[in-house]
Amino acid sequence: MCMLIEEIKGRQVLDSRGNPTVEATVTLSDGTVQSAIVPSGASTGAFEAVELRDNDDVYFGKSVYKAVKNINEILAHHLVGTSPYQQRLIDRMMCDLDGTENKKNLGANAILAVSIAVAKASASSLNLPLYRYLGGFNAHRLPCPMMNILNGGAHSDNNVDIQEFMIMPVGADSFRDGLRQCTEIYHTLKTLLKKDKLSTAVGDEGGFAPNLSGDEEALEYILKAIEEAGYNTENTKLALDIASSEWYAEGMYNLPKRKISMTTENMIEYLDNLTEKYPIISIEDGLSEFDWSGWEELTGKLSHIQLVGDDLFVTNVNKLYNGIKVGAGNSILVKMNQIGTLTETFDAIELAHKAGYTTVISHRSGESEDTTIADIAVACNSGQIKTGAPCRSERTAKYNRLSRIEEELTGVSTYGIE
Ligand SMILES: C=C(OP(=O)(O)O)C(=O)O
Ligand SMILES: [Mg+2]
Repeated sequence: MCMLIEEIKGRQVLDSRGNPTVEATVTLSDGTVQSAIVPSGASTGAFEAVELRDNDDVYFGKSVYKAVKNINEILAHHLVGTSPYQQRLIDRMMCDLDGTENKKNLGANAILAVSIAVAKASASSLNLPLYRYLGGFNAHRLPCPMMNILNGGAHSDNNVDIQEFMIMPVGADSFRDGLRQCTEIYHTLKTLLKKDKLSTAVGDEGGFAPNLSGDEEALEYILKAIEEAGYNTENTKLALDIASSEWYAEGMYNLPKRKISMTTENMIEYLDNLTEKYPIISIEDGLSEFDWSGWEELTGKLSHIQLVGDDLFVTNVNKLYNGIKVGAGNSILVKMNQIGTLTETFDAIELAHKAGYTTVISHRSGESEDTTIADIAVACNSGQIKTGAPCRSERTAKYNRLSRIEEELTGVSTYGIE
């Protein structure tokens, strides 16, 4: 029997911030039904594909009924009756139907929901786990968590400017051990903050968001938590997401909370000093998406650590290609909804790996119960995943999915950064 897409249905659901987002459900001719929910960012890059929202609707966070309508009336109309196994063709058809570079007509949220739901339905109809369908027999590497445990910037209301302070259990032997290590450090950090009468309320990704004197105090707290939890700076390294595009205006970096301004040179020096003083192995968006010459300089100076482009590359092969050409960064953050289809996401990952860039598969600050990124991390043997703290269900859903995948791959899995 020839398998066909029988029905595609879009609907509005809520994300972890309580804002509307898009879900698509795909039904195949054998009765297989699978759904996918797209996430949503807060510190979004200027060049991300367009998340279509209804500006005329008063729903807080703005509704996505137009995107849903585009699924139900346009995408469904063209894709019903086609083979679900032709993922690249389906994704290309959706891009062509949209007809713009940034998917502003149909919405990257509408297109991505369908793209993922088609892949999930295909995997399910073949009785394959999603990572196996996407990655084939060679999918075997469980990612090292890049776990955000302390928040600042646009993700919290405290007075810390850096957006994410993360831990990486690089010395663990397995995903299970790495996750346990991170979780123990997270709970220890909570105890330390409580003891000092600091807030243990959490930000959007589950990291704590206490009021501190600044970035260095945040790093000191984390180092203390690592030690008190029984680990050390050999087996646990630090990673930062500066999210500095948020600070950039007219060639200067203006830190909104501490109210100081820095030039590109000041910023590079600041980051360099932090890496000298602390066991930091990865810095994301250390400079703005508009500061390409600065990125070249930063990469020249700090090439011994991982320099991840999030806003800089927006999971876009053209942007990444430019980065590779001029030597900007050495790693890419991969967020499917920055580009809008599975095919384009995999193209970006493939180009990165070919060029010797590392990849970090990432959630968004507005997430859901959808666990696709866990499967993608394993499918492409990325070795790193950024999916928040272990205390909010939309984040633990991804960790729990990875735990199950590791169990399925007993005896053949590998772990972490090569
Ligand atoms: C996950 C991030 O946040 P957001 O989803 O808000 O862009 C990030 O900046 O890496
Ligand atoms: Mg980022």
